[in-house]
Amino acid sequence: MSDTTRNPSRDTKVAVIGASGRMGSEAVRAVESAPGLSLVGAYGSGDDLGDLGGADVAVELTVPGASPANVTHCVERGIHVVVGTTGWDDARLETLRGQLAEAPPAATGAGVGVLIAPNFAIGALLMMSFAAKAAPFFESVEVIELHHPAKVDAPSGTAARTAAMIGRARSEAGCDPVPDATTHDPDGARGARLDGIPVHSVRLRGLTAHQEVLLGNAGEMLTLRHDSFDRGSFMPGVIAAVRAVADHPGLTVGLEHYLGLA
Ligand SMILES: NC(=O)C1=CN([C@@H]2O[C@H](COP(=O)(O)OP(=O)(O)OC[C@H]3O[C@@H](n4cnc5c(N)ncnc54)[C@H](OP(=O)(O)O)[C@@H]3O)[C@@H](O)[C@H]2O)C=CC1
Ligand SMILES: O=C(O)C1=N[C@H](C(=O)O)C[C@H](O)C1
Repeated sequence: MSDTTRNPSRDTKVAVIGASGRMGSEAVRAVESAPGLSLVGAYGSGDDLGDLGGADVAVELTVPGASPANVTHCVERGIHVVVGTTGWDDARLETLRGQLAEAPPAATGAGVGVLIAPNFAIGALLMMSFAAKAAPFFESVEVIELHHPAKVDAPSGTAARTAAMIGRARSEAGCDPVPDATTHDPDGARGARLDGIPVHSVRLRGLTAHQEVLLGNAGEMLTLRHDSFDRGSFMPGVIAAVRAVADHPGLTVGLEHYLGLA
């Protein structure tokens, strides 16, 4: 049960970490205009997080190098966290699971909830889900992610998650590895391999966040494409996650689990 459900007269108090960044500044505006939510703190890289202004929920939108320590800070204080920052690999997730098992309860008395959401856009979640569903029916699958050139991590968190979902679906269906005769690729032109799936990263001025999944069989190709043209596309998902995170104690990876899309 979320704080607002327990006491409908009281707003959920929200802090944003990374508040002056491209996503963080958008999240600050979204929280400020969302009914039932109150912004109680906005933090940047030089700031002491302290008790996060008494927040019930923190939204974490920083950089891969800073995110785990910020999340630990919140978890140790019983504050739920919605994490949009990418770069969370299996080792970091495992450490976080251990921290959650040791964490004090949130103010509601229930366990602390942390959501790691590689993408908050509803269309991106659907694209990933469709890709996983389609992947066992095709011999070849490749992921191309395209982003603005200020992005610091490659491949994108969305592409990594898509490859993991596709890889799992193909392995459960007993698919062969994707065919590829390449024996000479000194410059890495075939991209990265994540869960057996080639992933290619494009950084291009003018872009925001985009991804294509190419699926091929003899004589046919299916292309799944999602485009975030501006960061407003992520905000309904951020707000939905803030409202739901207290109802999901422990670690959840992927907003689709809150929305009934998994
Ligand atoms: N899940 C999703 O749907 C989406 C996720 N993202 C991810 O969100 C993250 C942020 O992206 P974006 O906003 O474009 O990046 P920006 O570089 O614009 O913003 C990052 C912000 O983090 C701040 N920061 C850095 N270190 C710390 C720290 N230790 N504590 C607090 N704040 C810190 C920076 O502050 P300063 O400038 O002072 O250094 C900066 O304002 C990335 O990992 C990106 O991949 C992006 C879009 C959508
Ligand atoms: O840095 C970005 O901009 C984005 N990051 C996320 C990712 O790495 O997948 C989500 C979205 O693609 C935008």
